[in-house]
Amino acid sequence: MNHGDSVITASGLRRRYGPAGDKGYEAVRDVSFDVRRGELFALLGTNGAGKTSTVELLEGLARPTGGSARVLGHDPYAERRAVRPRIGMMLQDGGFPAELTAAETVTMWAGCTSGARPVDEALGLVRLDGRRDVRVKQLSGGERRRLDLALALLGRPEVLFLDEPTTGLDPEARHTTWELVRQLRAEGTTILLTTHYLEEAEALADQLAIMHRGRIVASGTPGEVIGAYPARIRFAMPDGWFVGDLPPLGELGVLRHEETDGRVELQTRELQRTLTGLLLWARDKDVELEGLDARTASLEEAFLAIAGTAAESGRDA
Ligand SMILES: Nc1ncnc2c1ncn2[C@@H]1O[C@H](COP(=O)(O)OP(=O)(O)OP(=O)(O)O)[C@@H](O)[C@H]1O
Repeated sequence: MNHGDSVITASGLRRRYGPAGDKGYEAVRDVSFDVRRGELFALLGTNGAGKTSTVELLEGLARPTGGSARVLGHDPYAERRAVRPRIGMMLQDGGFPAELTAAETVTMWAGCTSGARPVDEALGLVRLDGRRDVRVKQLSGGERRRLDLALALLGRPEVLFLDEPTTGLDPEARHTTWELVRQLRAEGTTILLTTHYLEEAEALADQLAIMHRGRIVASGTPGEVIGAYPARIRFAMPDGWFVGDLPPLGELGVLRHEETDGRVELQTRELQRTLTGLLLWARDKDVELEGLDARTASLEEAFLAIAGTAAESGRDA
């Protein structure tokens, strides 16, 4: 695998709906990122942030109003014929004929796909083999989502676009889908995923970007994005002791502290140093820190902080 090899590139992408000026709306505003071969890139954001609008530009379903998109070295809109056979797309709403069975739907799709997987293999990948003869209209929402994924995988694509692939899936089906996505990535498939499930991005993504009002407001590996936010230590102050009795908090690396009804929360970027100082103090004083809980920030906390900050500063819609 050559990591210098960019398979998907968004450069200053813009997408406007409607006319220029106040009557139109620019849903994608100067979005740039690269996805390298074999990487899984997750695009996150609040509702209406512009994720689907961006992904559709990369899928070649619409022409950008500014900037450029490249997929496998081609313009996905102007050079659709070169790109389409090598990509798989799972849209937010597949819109299948309701009367066909799952197997008939895959068979129909296979007719327009070169080098298609056998129908039962495609259904087996998404664990729908037991539902092959059920009509689409009788499948549950989650089963339809999985049928959609089977169709996206049918042509063994090099690049896979997954727009909210696990929305509506129960926890077991979600984890099964994660395993499948991991397997595809291990086989070298490059994957661009949008999701509202932050634990999904945390579990799967090599790189991610958080969008807000059409712009990328944070990006990096999950660890880098999370690492920009402080870890937290919580505990109850022992009876008869006060925060002022602790060693100077600044010397322990504490950035902020709060105390409510005897429960203390310390924020730090140096979790180990702060925690060690605190535990040494407790041992020295022979006291117990009840309810002690120390954790790094989660992607969810980072996301909420980013979305909150962006909402306050981004009144430019
Ligand atoms: N065809 C359209 N015409 C006008 N505005 C549109 C159109 N499609 C999307 N929009 C607007 O563009 C913005 C971005 O929409 P988009 O669907 O890309 O967001 P998203 O991040 O995928 O949202 P969600 O998480 O809710 O799926 C929204 O404000 C939406 O209302």
